[in-house]
Amino acid sequence: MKELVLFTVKSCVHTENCFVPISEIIAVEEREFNKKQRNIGRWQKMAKLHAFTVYYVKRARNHRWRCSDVTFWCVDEHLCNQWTQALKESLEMQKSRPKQLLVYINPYGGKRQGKRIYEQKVAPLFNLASISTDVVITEHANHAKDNLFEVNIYKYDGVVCVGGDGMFSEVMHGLIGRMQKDSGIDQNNPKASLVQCNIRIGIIPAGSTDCICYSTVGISDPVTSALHIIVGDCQPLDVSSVHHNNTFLKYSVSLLGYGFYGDILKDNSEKKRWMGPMRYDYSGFKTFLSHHYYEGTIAYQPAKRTHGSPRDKESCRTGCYICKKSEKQLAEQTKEHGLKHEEGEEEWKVIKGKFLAINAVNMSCACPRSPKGLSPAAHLADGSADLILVRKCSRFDFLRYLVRHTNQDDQFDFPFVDVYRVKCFQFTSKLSEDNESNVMDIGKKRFGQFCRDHPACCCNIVNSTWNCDGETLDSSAIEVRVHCQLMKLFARGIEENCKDEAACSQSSIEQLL
Ligand SMILES: CCCCCCCCCCCCC/C=C/[C@@H](O)[C@H](COP(=O)(O)O)NC(=O)CCCCCCCCCCCCCCC
Ligand SMILES: Nc1ncnc2c1ncn2[C@@H]1O[C@H](COP(=O)(O)OP(=O)(O)O)[C@@H](O)[C@H]1O
Ligand SMILES: [Ca+2]
Repeated sequence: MKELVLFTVKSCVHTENCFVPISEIIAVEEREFNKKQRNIGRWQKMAKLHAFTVYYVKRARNHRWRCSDVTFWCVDEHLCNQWTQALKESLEMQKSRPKQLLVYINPYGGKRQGKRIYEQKVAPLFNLASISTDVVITEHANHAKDNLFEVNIYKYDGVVCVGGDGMFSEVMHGLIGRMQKDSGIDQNNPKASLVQCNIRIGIIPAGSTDCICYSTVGISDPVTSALHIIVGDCQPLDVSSVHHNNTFLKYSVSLLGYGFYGDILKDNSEKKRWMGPMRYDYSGFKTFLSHHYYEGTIAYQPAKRTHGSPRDKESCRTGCYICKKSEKQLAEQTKEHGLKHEEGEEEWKVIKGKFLAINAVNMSCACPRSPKGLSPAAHLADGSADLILVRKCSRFDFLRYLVRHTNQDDQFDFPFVDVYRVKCFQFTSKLSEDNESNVMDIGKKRFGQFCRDHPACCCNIVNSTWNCDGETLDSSAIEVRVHCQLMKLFARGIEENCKDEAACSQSSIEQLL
């Protein structure tokens, strides 16, 4: 044993420190050496060499994780075996690690690289970590979602989706929907207490926006995400349910946007998919120029039990205490009320107005286009959403607002922007508040027609649509409720940047035995 420790220390001096917590070891492999290696340099006097390689997570720049390795050599076969055995046993004890995964690949997402990314970057790492997989390459939209209602999901430790936010949304709908079906819960009831989904989802980013991956890991990088899956990370996530007239429409985890982001998506028909991720910039530019605003009413219940505010300077990070507090509250609530949801007759606030954008976000929505996101202080798992109201303003002011998503300035510091932390809200457009016959008449007219009284005023006599995690909703009048920590991801939230890599580790290989 001593001998090996000595070698380790030597390697520390000559190469680099190698302190790795067991939780960040990917795999341990015995190594064999051919005759040539045995007879070179200072090893030539030794009769036979035994060695093992430890593959581990190495932190690189900007929250990237990479697979690195270090090989330990020794002459004593028994000692070498003892080490490998001990390390393998320690890995076996990491109970949160997945052993069997169900993988869905969208071959048409983003730049159409999903299959290649999985085969070249992810599958070899899963193999190394001895994770067995069942892989489904989707053939059409909703393939993954429908499949999740058919397969025996309970034999898997997790489901992996290779694609963008739309693909993640599909898998999430499949899993949450399946859980409710198996528990006899009616998703059409907006007040139903939904059953938490404990089968974690892993996202291998291969889409256009990849906001869910970026906001939960800190980077859109397939290798980093694969490593978070392998080490068995777990990040709970709030999910919003969206209903219309007691009919379930969709769940949302990232952006639920009316007006600007709804119109971007509407313009962004499947015909533009050939443009890849660029299609959003093109449609974004067009939508910005059209500058439509929409009239409507929002009623919301403030999130009184959560501890933060959307104007906080601190963001949600790994081990976030605000999300931990919500987790505790949720556990207490479930204990006290069983599965019954505590509705509470809290006050509703009502806001009427003309809006360029209404955005409700369950997370920051950070993505490569906007590294701090739509609401930089939003929390992944606090049981609330941030409701951002951008009122009618000039094109120039709206541009200033947009630009602040890309720099350090506060995007909420404008008189025409309001932000609230909410647990539920309802929206009705002015149009649907008007009488039915009127709505029918207008409905027959072409989308995009301007107000007849003021042709140049940019107010639109038709509704916008809701963009729900990249999917268009059929109804503009909606009822939204945040379900605290309804599902879990293979992630750990964004880690605080730590300059000293060694300081990030909690224990060392040497301390093991
Ligand atoms: C002037 C530059 C302004 C840049 C403002 C960037 C704000 C970006 C915030 C993005 C939030 C994204 C939230 C996530 C949404 C996704 O769920 C969802 C689905 O993703 P998927 O296709 O990967 O499945 N993605 C989307 O709905 C796409 C949102 C796209 C936002 C692009 C916005 C570009 C705006 C460009 C405006 C240009 C004005 C130029 C004026 C001279
Ligand atoms: N094989 C397929 N063919 C066509 N559409 C698919 C397929 N697999 C998944 N989809 C759908 O494609 C949509 C977009 O996928 P996504 O992976 O999010 O890419 P992007 O980020 O480029 O939008 C998803 O809503 C999903 O339902
Ligand atoms: Ca939240």
